[in-house]
Amino acid sequence: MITGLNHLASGKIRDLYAVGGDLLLVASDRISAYDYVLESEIPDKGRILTQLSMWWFGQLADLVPNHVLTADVDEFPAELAPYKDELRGRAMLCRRLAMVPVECVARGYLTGSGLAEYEKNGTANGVPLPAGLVDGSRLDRPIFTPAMKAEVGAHDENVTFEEMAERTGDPELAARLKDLTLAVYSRARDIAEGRGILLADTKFEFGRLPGGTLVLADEVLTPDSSRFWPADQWHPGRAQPSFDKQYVRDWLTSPASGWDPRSDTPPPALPEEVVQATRARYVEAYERLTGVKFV
Ligand SMILES: Nc1ncnc(-c2cnn(Cc3cccc(F)c3)c2)c1Cl
Repeated sequence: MITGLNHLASGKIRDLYAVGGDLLLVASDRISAYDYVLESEIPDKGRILTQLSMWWFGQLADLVPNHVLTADVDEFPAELAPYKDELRGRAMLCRRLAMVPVECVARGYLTGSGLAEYEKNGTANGVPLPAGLVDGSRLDRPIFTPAMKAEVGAHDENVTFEEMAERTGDPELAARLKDLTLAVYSRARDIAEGRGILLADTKFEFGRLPGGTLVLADEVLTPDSSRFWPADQWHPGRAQPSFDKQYVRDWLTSPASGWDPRSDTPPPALPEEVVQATRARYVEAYERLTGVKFV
């Protein structure tokens, strides 16, 4: 948290500030696991994920405009000068949008809440899926599984496309969000698969400019907004290892941590070697996807 800036909102990992008529989206080095924000931070995580978002925005610019004005601290307004070093690489100055109150989720693989509904009803957000799918199954055609944002601390509520159209009161917008979400995700899934990373699913947020133009907002296609799986360890029929969070999960669920995920106690701090190994995974994901060395 940066005192002295006009703080608007905080998520588990990121903070939002008002700067003039624009917004500053700042990514911390915090990491969450088992629905807890851990006390241990991962050095440079916020910078790596911000730079990854910026790279994706560039890869997707022909499909959809985005909300970013700049992520270069030297181009930030003068009032941010005192915070330059703290913000360098981890902040995006963005246009303030009228946000669409829907989490636009695309799934290219079945897992998590999508799998749970499928196992019960053979559907995902009310849409029938082929029979015989298991945890981690690849969906030939990615699916749009929107959710309505939940209160702090609760999980988003999956809704059918029809419910979303009704609750936003704008069926035409709902249809555009579905098409855009699936087109952007499909492009990203193809790019990532070619570089050994499976983007199992992702969550987009959209907003509208004063003129009504629909714009891709928030962060995009990071390991915090998406499930990243290493392609060479993909085995449908079981839980897939997380590209970035598996070391943390394994240590926290090992006897070494002395912690029980079923207890209501917060997880203990991570050993330095788990912190460093996790940092290395963020660096590896960034470098594999962008082809650029993280500095
Ligand atoms: N360009 C925009 N215009 C208007 N609103 C937003 C906006 C609002 N909320 N969020 C999600 C969020 C919540 C907490 C901390 C975060 F860093 C981000 C994004 C954006 Cl990105």
